[in-house]
Amino acid sequence: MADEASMTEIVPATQFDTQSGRRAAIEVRGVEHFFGNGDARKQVLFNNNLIVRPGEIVIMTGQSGSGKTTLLTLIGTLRRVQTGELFVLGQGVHQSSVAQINQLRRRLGFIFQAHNLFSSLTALQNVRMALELQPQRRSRSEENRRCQEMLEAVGLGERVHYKPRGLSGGQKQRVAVARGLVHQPEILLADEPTAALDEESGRKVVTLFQQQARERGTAIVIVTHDNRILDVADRIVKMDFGTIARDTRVSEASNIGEMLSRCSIFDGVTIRTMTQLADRMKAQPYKAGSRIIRQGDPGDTFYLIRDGEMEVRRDPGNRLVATIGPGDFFGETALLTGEPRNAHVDAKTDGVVYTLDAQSFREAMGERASLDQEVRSTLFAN
Ligand SMILES: Nc1ncnc2c1ncn2[C@@H]1O[C@H](COP(=O)(O)OP(=O)(O)OP(=O)(O)O)[C@@H](O)[C@H]1O
Repeated sequence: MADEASMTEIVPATQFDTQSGRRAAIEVRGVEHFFGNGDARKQVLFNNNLIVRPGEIVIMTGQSGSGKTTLLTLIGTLRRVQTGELFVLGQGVHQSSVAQINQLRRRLGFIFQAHNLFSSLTALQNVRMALELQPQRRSRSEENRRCQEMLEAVGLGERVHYKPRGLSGGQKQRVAVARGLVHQPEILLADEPTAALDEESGRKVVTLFQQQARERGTAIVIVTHDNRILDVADRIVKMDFGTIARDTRVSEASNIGEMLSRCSIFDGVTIRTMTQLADRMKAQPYKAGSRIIRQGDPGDTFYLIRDGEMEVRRDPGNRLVATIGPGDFFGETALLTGEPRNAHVDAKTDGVVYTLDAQSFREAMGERASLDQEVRSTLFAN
């Protein structure tokens, strides 16, 4: 499980997790998966690592066949873990008995593509199924009230007594959504939950997800190709050929983008390059009192302060030259001139800096220079 030690780890900036000390609802470690036997044995998941915290909404995207559903069903304990470790609500699923897994499964909610509704039951009875599996039951009228409310929340208040054959594809999907949420699961796993829905119904569903995440701390993983719902994601995870190729914390990525766009040194750099820079940046936490750069050392990194205060000092005398804070950057002079660092920078408080390697920094500067040149020659030609 994530612990204090990870606070000092250097991680890709767009994955920086301010809550890394908190427990995880889902933790996937080195998970791989194979289908088939003998010559037909095929590996479909390769070394996957993922942490989802309570209250987080993670959207998983990727090409068809990249392994999203396989990973989702592993997390949902619907497949056995073959290689690696998987912790769900703190329980090591890779080492649990069938009985333990069955108990755990009641605390999860599933919304899968094949709705699996019982054709002989009404919408309300189908939703009730999720409550009937719970160890602690409520009175029948209380349970019915909850099911009714949930069906109303997905816009099916008028259809509670319909059987699946009287419902459209999208309506059946919404029954499945209500059934996945009615028992207030601690984790919700949804595979294309909005695929068959129009804009308005899809929005209703994801709003409900958001409510569940914010109010109850439900950790939600959604596999989807539907880019209309990307705005609800706290994180976007992209799978490529069986591996998590990108894992981006949306608020962090936009925070970096915004900070970079306010750095005068990147004036004239395109948004595209800015996004690439954000991708290449790392986040590094610092303790108060530590020296981040030392005067006289060679410079190989550019720094942008995410939080905390830093003091710039110069020898001789370790003289205080400036105090800098969030949004300020340093380290660029040595990278631009090739000269050693011309000052010390010390952390005055605990904080976090985003760092960028010299090559990426120089590439961005090169773009700025060529843009500047282009502007000049255009002006000249006119
Ligand atoms: N039961 C199975 N037996 C054999 N191969 C399987 C099985 N289920 C999935 N696969 C294969 O595993 C790979 C990953 O499939 P998976 O369904 O996880 O991908 P996906 O990213 O969810 O795709 P999609 O977006 O099309 O749903 C694919 O190559 C698929 O053909």
